[in-house]
Amino acid sequence: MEAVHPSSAAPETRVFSPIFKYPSAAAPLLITQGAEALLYRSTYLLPSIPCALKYRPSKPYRHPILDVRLTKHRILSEARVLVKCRREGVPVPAVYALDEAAGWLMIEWIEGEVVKIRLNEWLKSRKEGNVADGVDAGELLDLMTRVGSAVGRMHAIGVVHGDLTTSNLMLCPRSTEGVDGDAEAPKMLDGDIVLIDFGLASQSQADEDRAVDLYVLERAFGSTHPRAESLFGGVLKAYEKSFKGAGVVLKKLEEVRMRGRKRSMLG
Ligand SMILES: Nc1ncnc2c1ncn2[C@@H]1O[C@H](COP(=O)(O)OP(=O)(O)OP(=O)(O)O)[C@@H](O)[C@H]1O
Repeated sequence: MEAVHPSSAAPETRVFSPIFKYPSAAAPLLITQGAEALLYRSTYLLPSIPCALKYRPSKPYRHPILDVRLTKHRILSEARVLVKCRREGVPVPAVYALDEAAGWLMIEWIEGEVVKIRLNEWLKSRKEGNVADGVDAGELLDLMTRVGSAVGRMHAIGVVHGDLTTSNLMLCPRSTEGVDGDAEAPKMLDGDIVLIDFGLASQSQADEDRAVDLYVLERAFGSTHPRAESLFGGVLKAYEKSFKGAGVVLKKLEEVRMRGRKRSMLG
């Protein structure tokens, strides 16, 4: 992949922090460009410490004062939520540095792949119909359980994600250090769940907000992986065990589903 300096990738002239000119910093490499942010891979302080650099360029269609205010707010709010999650043991990337006025946030680089891609690869590698039972279902159910407890841990500390899709869950391979050569090869769905993209996250204890997070995730599983939808119950089962108020949230989820169905019937 070609290395692109952030300032050359966006049609505007924000000044980047000197941290990018530090001799050990690798030139930021553009990984993805979303609607709101550009995601680069770089290094933090030492060449051996990879990091993700999330840059929110200014939007020419927004009023300049409002644009700066909004960008600052998003960066600070994402960083605050990440720090809170990290402090309370919710699996998210660590925050390394930020400059809200310049529009960037630098966080820990998470090795691995997003669940959406990994799950699609896995489903493709299996024949139609195999997923609902047997060993295959076991592997998928195991993944669902890990997803359910990670989401439950996040909700338990009073954070709602706001955009909980399978693209915002990463599967990070577990370290194989200390495992001898004869050990079983890691399975495609193995790994630790790490939650990413807290750009729309907020601090909330409301059952409604939590239920909407679950509903969005359920829809994401259903729309991208119809064969995985039937196993979504595995997510909810693990979620239910993850904190005291989870049962109430699951009740609320039923209401949210009903509303969703009504809305799609009305078009
Ligand atoms: N910490 C990270 N480590 C490795 N890859 C990451 C990391 N954060 C994001 N990515 C990759 O970059 C992609 C986009 O990141 P992210 O979802 O945070 O940005 P976005 O959707 O453009 O932002 P937003 O929705 O806040 O505007 C992810 O799908 C993932 O592939």
